[in-house]
This record gives sequence, C-alpha cells and structure tokens, in this order.
Amino acid sequence: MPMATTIETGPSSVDRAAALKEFDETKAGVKGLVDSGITSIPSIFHHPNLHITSTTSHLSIPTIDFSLPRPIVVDLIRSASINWGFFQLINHGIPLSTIQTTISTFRSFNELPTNVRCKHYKRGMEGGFSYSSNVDLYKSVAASWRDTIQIMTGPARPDLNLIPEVCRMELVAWDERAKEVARELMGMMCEGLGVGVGRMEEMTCLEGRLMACHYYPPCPEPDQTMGTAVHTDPCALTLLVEDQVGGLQVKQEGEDGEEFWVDVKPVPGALVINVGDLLQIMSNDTYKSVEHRVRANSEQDARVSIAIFYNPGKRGELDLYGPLPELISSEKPAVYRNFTMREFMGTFFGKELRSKSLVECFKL
Ligand SMILES: O=C(O)CCC(=O)C(=O)O
Ligand SMILES: [Fe+2]
Repeated sequence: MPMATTIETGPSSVDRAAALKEFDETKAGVKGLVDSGITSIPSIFHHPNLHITSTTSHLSIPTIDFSLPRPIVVDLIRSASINWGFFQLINHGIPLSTIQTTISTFRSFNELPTNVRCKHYKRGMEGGFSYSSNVDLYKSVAASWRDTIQIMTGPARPDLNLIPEVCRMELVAWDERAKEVARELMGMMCEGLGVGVGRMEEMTCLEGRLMACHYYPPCPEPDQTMGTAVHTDPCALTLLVEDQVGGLQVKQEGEDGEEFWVDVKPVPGALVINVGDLLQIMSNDTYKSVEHRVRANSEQDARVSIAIFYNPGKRGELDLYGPLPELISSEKPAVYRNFTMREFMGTFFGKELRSKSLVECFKL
C-alpha cells in the first residue's frame, strides 16, 4: 500500500524550478532580460546572505613583468603562487591588439540580434561546445548575472561549426596563442617548486583545455546578485583576459585571520593567472588555489572575460594525479592521496560551484 508522503519541496522551490526552466527556455540568457528593459531582477537571481564586504583598495594582486631575467620571473611567480594564488602577467609577448580583437569578437556575438544568438543556445557539451546562461543553473542556490560560451579546445578538437562564426577564428587562434604562454608559465611554476621544468607538460597539463567566455550584462540591481559566485577553479592553471570594466575579486586573509576581498584592477593587455585546485594538490599545498568571485556588473557597458582552464589531457584509469613524488619527504608528507581525473571531475560536478572543498575531498 503506498504511504502518504510529505513532499519536501515547498511551493517556493517548485516555483523556482519552473522559473529556471522558463528562463532557460527563452534561450536569450541574461542579455535577453536586459534587452527586455527590466528594472528589477527576477528572484531566481537573488543571492541569499549576500555580503558585499568592503574591499581593501590599497592592496592588489602582484603584477609580474615576464620580460625580466628568467630567474627573477621564476622567483616572482613562485612567491605570487604561494602568497596570492593569483597574479597579472605583463610583457608576455602577446600584442594588446590580439587580446582586444579576441574580446571584441566575443562581445559582437553577444550583441547579435536575439533570434540569431538564440540559435546557438545549448546547455550540453556535445561537440565540445555550449552556450548557456549559468553553466550550473539547475545546481546552484542562485543564478548569477552572466551568459557563457564554453569550448573544449583539447585534447580533442571541438566541432568548429558549432562555434558562432563572428568569433570562431579568433577564439580558436586565441587558444593557440595563449597555450604558448601557458607552456612557459607551467615550466616556471615547476622550476619554482624545484621539480623538472617539463614536469607539468609531461603530465599533459597543456592538453585538456576548456575555454569559458563570459558576458556580464549591466545589472539593474547589482547589490542583489553576483556575476560569478565565490569558487576556486578545479583545473591546474587558469589564464584569463578581460576588458576594462572590472569586477573580479580575490579573497585574502589578513594576519589576524580576517577575510577580505581584493579587486583585480584591469590592466590593458595583461593576463590574469591563477593556481587551480589540481596544482595546489600537485604542489602538495605549496601553491594556493584561492577563492574568487565576480561582482554583478554595475557599469553601463557589458563586461567580457575569457578564461582558459588547463587540465591533464590523459584521463585513463591508470593515469593517477596527486602530490608530485619529488615534493614528498618525511618532513613534508603527502597532504593528498592520488586519484584519477574521472574521480576528480566527478567529485567537482557532484558539488555546487560555490563550495571551497574540492581539495578537501582528496586530503589524506
Ligand atoms: O570573469 C572573471 O573574471 C572570472 C571568471 C571565473 O572565475 C571563472 O570562469 O572561473
Ligand atoms: Fe574562476
């Protein structure tokens, strides 16, 4: 005999699920809401307990000049990766115009007529491409004020026909160009750890690449929502370019243990680099994967940022990742156990984007 059950989900969560679906099915994203002329944001975007804590404006993440002599750059990268987990890289050899073109073609895609843009809307990653508003829309507590194209550029090539033509060649070229700087950076990060320069590349950390192109439309109620909720990146390394709007913030802890947010001030032509969870683990907690977030856009212009996440491409059941054996000793025992990429990514996708604890799941 069936028992009477109490349905746990109250009317509000039923309404919320319906509202999410309705929004998703417009295929017009947050840009569509803004185009419709709304002056307040739908409740699915309301972030609970939103404390936009005051930022300490006199602090900023380190800026590193890549054209300095190599031993100096290695030292600077090492200390930034230990103390901040984030830095800006200048004089890296990629012309400002290349970065500007990449950003502006992606902006052009978002500013196409809605009926053209909507045709690309697709949440699944088949063909190595997706375009959706909030990649974690159905998992997160609250939606955020942004739309995103994701392209899996490696190890397999994506189906290029899926990438909108206005930005196709530029995004593919950007992936290639950025990879060369990422290669150099990984070598220097290894050197900073005292392991072989080619160690990360041999572990195929340049091969698994996901490009996330974010469009943050102006928000009519920026104090009610976020652009990207607080998170750490699950990858080994992230390389990001952004326009001049700003909004990215990095969490820091003062000597007294008090936490505060530091604004990443856009620097024309700079690459924003950060350590991901996987590199924190591989470095056996020497380098830090630091929490960050993006404020909802309170400016007049939409903000564009393009992140590339570098991950191991080799993902067999025998390909194990964990602290590099060279870094383990009796004085510095392994902090983490080994795991496969399948287990690592499975754990990531089983959680919400906002929680800190991916590395915690692999602690010994
Ligand atoms: O848009 C940004 O500046 C940061 C985006 C980000 O943190 C991410 O995609 O993981
Ligand atoms: Fe991130």
